[in-house]
Amino acid sequence: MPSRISDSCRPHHSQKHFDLNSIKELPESHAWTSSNDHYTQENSCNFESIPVIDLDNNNNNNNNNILDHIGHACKKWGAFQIINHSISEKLLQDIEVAGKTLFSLPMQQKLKAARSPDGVTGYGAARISSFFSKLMWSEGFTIVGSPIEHARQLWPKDYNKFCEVIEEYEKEMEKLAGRLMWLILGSLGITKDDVKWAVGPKGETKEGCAALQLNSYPACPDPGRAMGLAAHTDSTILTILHQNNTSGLQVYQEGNGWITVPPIPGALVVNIGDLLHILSNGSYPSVLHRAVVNRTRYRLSVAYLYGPPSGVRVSPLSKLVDHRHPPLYRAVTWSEYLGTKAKYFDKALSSVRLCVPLNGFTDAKDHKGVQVG
Ligand SMILES: C=C1C[C@]23C[C@H]1CC[C@H]2[C@@]12CCC[C@@](C)(C(=O)O1)[C@H]2[C@@H]3C(=O)O
Ligand SMILES: O=C(O)CCC(=O)C(=O)O
Ligand SMILES: [Fe+2]
Repeated sequence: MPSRISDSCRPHHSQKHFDLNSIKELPESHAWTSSNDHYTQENSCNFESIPVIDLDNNNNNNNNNILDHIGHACKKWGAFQIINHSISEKLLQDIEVAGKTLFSLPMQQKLKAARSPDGVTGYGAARISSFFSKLMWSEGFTIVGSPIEHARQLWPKDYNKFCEVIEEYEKEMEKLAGRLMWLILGSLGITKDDVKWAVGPKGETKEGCAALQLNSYPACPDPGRAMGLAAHTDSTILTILHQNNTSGLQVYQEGNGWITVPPIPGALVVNIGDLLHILSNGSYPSVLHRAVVNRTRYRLSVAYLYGPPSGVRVSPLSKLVDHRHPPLYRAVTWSEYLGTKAKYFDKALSSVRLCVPLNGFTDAKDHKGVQVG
């Protein structure tokens, strides 16, 4: 059994590296129309989108109000946007510049930091690519902890600025992710006393494990037939996503289909991941989401994928379990679950499921009609 998040991904299929910026016509390899990929581009743009929540207490009537708001967003959408989150505009700008600088390097330079076949960190296609017969219109770069090793490969003399920005971003996101986790759990009536693994000896939130994923989506000559990042749920507790001011992120909502999450300058998107779905014993669904591309604009996103401390076994919180609500999932560590995701992808949650709930609720991804590719 893998013990760290870096041990938990299986080798993905070898792939030619396309320089998407220079392609003038969509190659067959990237054309997502074939029926075997269950591809759908419909977008219900007339529906309301995910709620925007103000994290500044002074702008809300009282703290409970935030919790109600968050609880409602988690139940209904599995996602929300946040404003007044205390991440400075400067840092958001800096990380965008760092990402753009990285992805605009020549391909042979980026490949020096290529993710190894069984590794987690480095440059390459999204890890879930191996589950699809078509390639995605995106490039990714994954960082876990210090970026210095890969940064040295990319800029042998000049890697300091990149590392400084990444480390600052990771530090600030870690704090924000902890705060969001307690707010979300608070909306379920859970306090620090109920989650021993998340609290240190002085009552402080224990540092979780995390990965930072930079995603680059070049403008695409045929966006209607391409896919930036195929539909998936994140294998996290929660994910904090920064998108530049170009839309592309969509969330799936039962009954309404794919809904665009409009970029709001300075706002961040919060996604509920599979591990929170497990912790909440199925109350809060992990959100199915994807990124589409467009003809004219370059899009960049930065995802902070937040999980529990390494080795911690996550299971439905005992306060949420009783004879009417039996535990729906077995305990898993983050690295074990990442291994499960790498093997079963959209069936990963079901594969750790213990029983079918009494109210007949099923995993979002098991609903008929939801197409994950
Ligand atoms: C900590 C994580 C979470 C990972 C795997 C590992 C590092 C990279 C993450 C992503 C980022 C892009 C979507 C995803 C689906 C993918 O392909 O790579 C994510 C995956 C997951 O959430 O399962
Ligand atoms: O680019 C986006 O908006 C989505 C990125 C994403 O879902 C991820 O990195 O997990
Ligand atoms: Fe995601």
